[in-house]
Amino acid sequence: MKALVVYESLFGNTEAIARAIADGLGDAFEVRLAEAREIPSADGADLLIAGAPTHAFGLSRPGTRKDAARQGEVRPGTADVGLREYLDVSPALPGLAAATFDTRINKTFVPGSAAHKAHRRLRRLGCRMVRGPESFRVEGTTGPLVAGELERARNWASGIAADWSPVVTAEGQRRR
Ligand SMILES: Cc1cc2nc3c(=O)[nH]c(=O)nc-3n(C[C@H](O)[C@H](O)[C@H](O)COP(=O)(O)O)c2cc1C
Repeated sequence: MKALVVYESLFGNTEAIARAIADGLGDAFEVRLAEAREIPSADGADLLIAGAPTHAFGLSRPGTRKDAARQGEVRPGTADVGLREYLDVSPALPGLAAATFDTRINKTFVPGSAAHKAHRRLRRLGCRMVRGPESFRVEGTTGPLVAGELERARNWASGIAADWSPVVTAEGQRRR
């Protein structure tokens, strides 16, 4: 089984979550971890997991990424292409199992989520969403992650992998 974990991350928090998710998928999957700006192809993948930081209540735009660079040191190469642009150029993905996540500020009453937006976009591309959008929390704009979020991400991914356990048919063949 193959999984593609694609992410965008300005300050590194979403990347850390993406790595924990890749880890949590465990031995069940051969995992490719790639940045959205690489425009990785989902061809041949059985599972797509996409994540991004929440910017201005949704997916980042060139303007919000510029804003991020004014607020702290951003990772190189992140200015032009984020998850929004990746999804803009994605082909249809009929039937592909998928789930989305984001990082966002740890405040109860801040609305909006990049994961929700990405979830809707992937559904429109034909994906079969295997989880609702999931958010992981940061303490402030540049981080750090709230304590325990890496473990929660690993467990979230393990849960997805566990649902995947192949069913053994009477003929002894594995099927989904
Ligand atoms: C321009 C900008 C807009 C943001 N807007 C929101 C927002 O609407 N809601 C929120 O929860 N966090 C918001 N944040 C905080 C980001 O979610 C936070 O920077 C991100 O989770 C860090 O992830 P990263 O290290 O992967 O970039 C914003 C950050 C920036 C730079």
